[in-house]
Amino acid sequence: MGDMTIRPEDAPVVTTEVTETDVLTHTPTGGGLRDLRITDSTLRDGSHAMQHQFTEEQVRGVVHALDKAGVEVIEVSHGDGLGGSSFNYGFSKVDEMKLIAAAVEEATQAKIAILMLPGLGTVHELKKAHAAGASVARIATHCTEADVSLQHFAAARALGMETVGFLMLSHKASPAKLAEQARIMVDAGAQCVYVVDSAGALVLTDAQERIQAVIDEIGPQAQVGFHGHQNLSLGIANSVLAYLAGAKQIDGALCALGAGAGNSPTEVLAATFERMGIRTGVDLGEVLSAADDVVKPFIPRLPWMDRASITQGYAGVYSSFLLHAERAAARYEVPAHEILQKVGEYGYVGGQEDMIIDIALQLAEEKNQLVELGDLAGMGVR
Ligand SMILES: CC[C@H](O)CC(=O)C(=O)O
Ligand SMILES: [Mn+2]
Repeated sequence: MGDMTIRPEDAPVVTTEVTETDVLTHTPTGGGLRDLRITDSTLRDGSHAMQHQFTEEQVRGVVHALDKAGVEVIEVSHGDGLGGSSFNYGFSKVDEMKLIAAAVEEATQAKIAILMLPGLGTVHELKKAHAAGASVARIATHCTEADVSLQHFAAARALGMETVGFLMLSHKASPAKLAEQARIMVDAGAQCVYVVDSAGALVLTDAQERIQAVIDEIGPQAQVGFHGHQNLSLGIANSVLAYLAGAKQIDGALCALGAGAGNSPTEVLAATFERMGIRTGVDLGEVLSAADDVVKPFIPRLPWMDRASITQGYAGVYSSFLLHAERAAARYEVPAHEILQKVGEYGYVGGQEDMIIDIALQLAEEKNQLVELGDLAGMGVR
């Protein structure tokens, strides 16, 4: 973080209110007013499911289709955010700055967003992403650590970027705690704060109460958003409840392409909200084509609710741990769901991916001991 010149005390206290008019006046495809904004994260959260192997051609195809469908914000970054390409998280096939620049070039109306986790991504990378044309900075912290994001919000605002805060693993904090953390982000410069259900563990009223508490704290000064995962199949239902509670920004990913059992599918969000008479500005036919014709053909494995990802929702485990656990499971011959259950018991959070190997080794050791005991019992030794 050598070039960071903006200190926490420099972070602006934002007083600009985001009004109902701000939300309702942007009309991406000239299709009229809208009630909420959908941000598509196929090219960022979906990077986890793609093992960070997106090609430039895939990025261009997805951006072209989403842009045509009227999706207003498209997130492009390594799955773990700017700077995520590393041994711990997995190396990207193509440099994310190149992918961001390609996305910017392809979009005619959509804004390109980036995600960054302070510490993993630095202000240096934020500036590079901005120079490549990204205009929305989504800054993510663990749900109780908003204070690590102050200088990043200040830097993003100084660059003239739109800012969004991401409170990850939100099920681990009470509604009151989340509201307190959202306040920290807004005072630092966030124009919207998301309740992020990283583990897909929030069950209906859990999501609604958290959204409500955050709105009570920061509305109308800033907007509130919701980012869901499908581990318990509740991404869409939680998104609808979040909207009904007052959320104005909702995340999705085409074909649910995202970590764990995936994100709330963008095309299902569009269909559900349209059926409810809630205006998203998204053309349903176009977004359905984007999912079916553009994304589905290149997905190596559709995200799904299987034993391992359901365990993530049930035990409250970070969705992006799924493929790490599956790899460790194959290597040490132990079940992925058992690894994930232990991760939940130990309460590991993002950044502790390396502990997955420890757990796999521990389970393998326990298994070997049981086999040895079984062998001894078979020989009549007790
Ligand atoms: C590692 C970042 C993470 O994938 C952000 C996110 O989408 C989440 O917490 O759900
Ligand atoms: Mn996510």
